[in-house]
Amino acid sequence: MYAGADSQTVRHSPLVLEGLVKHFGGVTAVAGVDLEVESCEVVGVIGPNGSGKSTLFNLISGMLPMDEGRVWLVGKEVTGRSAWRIARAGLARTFQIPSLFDNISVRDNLLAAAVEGDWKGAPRRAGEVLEMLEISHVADNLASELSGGQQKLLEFGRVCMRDPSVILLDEATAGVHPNIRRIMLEAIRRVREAGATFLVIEHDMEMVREICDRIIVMDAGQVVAKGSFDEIADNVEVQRAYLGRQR
Ligand SMILES: Nc1ncnc2c1ncn2[C@@H]1O[C@H](COP(=O)(O)OP(=O)(O)OP(=O)(O)O)[C@@H](O)[C@H]1O
Repeated sequence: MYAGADSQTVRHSPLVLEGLVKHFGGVTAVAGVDLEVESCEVVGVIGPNGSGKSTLFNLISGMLPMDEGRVWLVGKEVTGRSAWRIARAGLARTFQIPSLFDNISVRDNLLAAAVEGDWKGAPRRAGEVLEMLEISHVADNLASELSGGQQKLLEFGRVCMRDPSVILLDEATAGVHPNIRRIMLEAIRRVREAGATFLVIEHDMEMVREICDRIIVMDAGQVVAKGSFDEIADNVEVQRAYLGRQR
């Protein structure tokens, strides 16, 4: 258990991390990360390759067991819970490579994402999501027929179907066409305005500047800086840890 926290501790922010640690053999991928994300905030996670960003997401979402630390989601402690129970508690995530059902339609991919939620409202919600992501015209195509960028939109759409409180986005716009990027940015803004809180891994600094209220910089598993985009850009430690080695 995280030193100093007792089992009754209550956290009210949508996402609270205390002292997260993960080792892979001799490698410490996440080395004691603390973070509190406020309601409707968009927090960016940046850092060089191998700095622990994906591992951090895997710990938060329950896809990997943590060695130390605690996680609270919308006021409820979810430390040690399985990925599906954490998802049920209100967390959703996307992956660098979208995980879709390739051989069913775009619309059915959305409907399938609502499987544990509001069945009756799902078709209407799917229509709204298709429209928001500007993919209504390909709703009856197989997911495998979409472009890479449209697949990223669809994966975000699947997240939106469940109306989660906290959304983890892993490089949502990496390598996509500028038009897809614009649609994704606008959709993130709308979902946030509707009450969602975001933690986003991003290598695209322009995207970070446009959507993030606050940024944390990771290096060697630790948070080495926190602040606004301008504060981060001016931070010498960050320039040494990240910007100098940006890919
Ligand atoms: N399953 C694993 N087994 C062993 N080592 C791992 C595993 N996953 C990650 N690591 C190591 O943990 C460290 C952090 O990796 P992680 O993928 O979290 O970094 P990252 O910041 O997400 O990198 P990238 O930007 O390249 O995705 C790296 O040294 C990586 O090699």
